[in-house]
Amino acid sequence: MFFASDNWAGAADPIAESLSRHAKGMSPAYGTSDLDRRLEQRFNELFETELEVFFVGTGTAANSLALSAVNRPGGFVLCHRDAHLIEDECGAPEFFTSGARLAPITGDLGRVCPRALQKQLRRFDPNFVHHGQPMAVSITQATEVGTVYDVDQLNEISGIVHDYGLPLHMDGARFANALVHLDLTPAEMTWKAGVDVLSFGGTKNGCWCAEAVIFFRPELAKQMPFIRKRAAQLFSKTRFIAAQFHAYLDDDLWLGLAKHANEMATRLAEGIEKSSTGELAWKNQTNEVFVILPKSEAERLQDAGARFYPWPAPNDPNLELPDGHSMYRLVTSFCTEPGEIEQFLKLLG
Ligand SMILES: Cc1ncc(COP(=O)(O)O)c(C=O)c1O
Ligand SMILES: C[C@H](O)[C@H](N)C(=O)O
Repeated sequence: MFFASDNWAGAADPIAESLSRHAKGMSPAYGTSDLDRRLEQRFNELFETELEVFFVGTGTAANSLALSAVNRPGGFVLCHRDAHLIEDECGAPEFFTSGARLAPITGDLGRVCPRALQKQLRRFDPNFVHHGQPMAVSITQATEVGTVYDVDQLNEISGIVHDYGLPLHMDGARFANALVHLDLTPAEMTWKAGVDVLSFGGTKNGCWCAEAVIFFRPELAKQMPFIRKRAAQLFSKTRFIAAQFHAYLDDDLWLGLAKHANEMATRLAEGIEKSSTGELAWKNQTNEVFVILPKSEAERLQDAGARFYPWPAPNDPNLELPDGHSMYRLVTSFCTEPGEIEQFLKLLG
């Protein structure tokens, strides 16, 4: 019963097989192999547009280097107050941008509130040098609390961002989970909705270690080859990231893996709703389920072998935690088995 994180899941079989298949023989290094070239073309086709794509090893690297590419002196990135950028990247975005700051924006259930974003942007006076200047807005899709922005919400945010002449970055560590939930095409959920730079994640959805930074405005990518190399994220054997993504995208494997993860989460959430012990903090939209449990119950489940962690309850005014209760995040993945869900729900009672 492993629900701690989809980062715990291994690699899907076709991806592991592709890795070992491409391990043989010699091949040009540092992203110059035929396999790399073919994959770059594959991403252009997948997103139905001319783009620049750079492979890196972690989601934190993808986010930090994407923001470095659009950085400005004294720059601010505006992002949700619970964004992974702020909460879980250990200062990497600030470090790799040589000191850009992260301006937290409120918003319910992990989504940036457009009004709050506009209010914060209005604070920046281009003639008042002391504050610095905004350099990007970053949103997470699916968000850190498993919710998603629909197309209207994406367009509303990107409209505000572009009114200020800024690029919109999307942290897509769980891009596939959001895409299948919304049943959109990759283009509809990104550049057609105003996204300029995307961290496209594969690691949490069946890849071993595969992330891509995608620029839908190629002019923003001019410095990226040097930014990536300076950050020690240019793998000599980039073909191994390419090999993973080839299998990942082949026959829409990536969509099937994400669909399974989301379906398992929905099955878990429906069981929790019927239980007498747990209460859903909010309905899951992707592969992350947030549940309010008595702490004693959580300990009993963990003692019985269920792996999951407490999750800091967002400062959501509508969310009251009863005494002795806490909020927990349960994450499913491409390899979550239905039996695990049944076992957990039986234990929950
Ligand atoms: C929303 C989100 N963004 C970015 C990351 C960073 O990925 P990594 O841990 O590979 O650096 C994570 C990690 O799981 C994440 O949950
Ligand atoms: C929280 C941790 O940093 C990781 N991003 C995860 O989602 O498990």
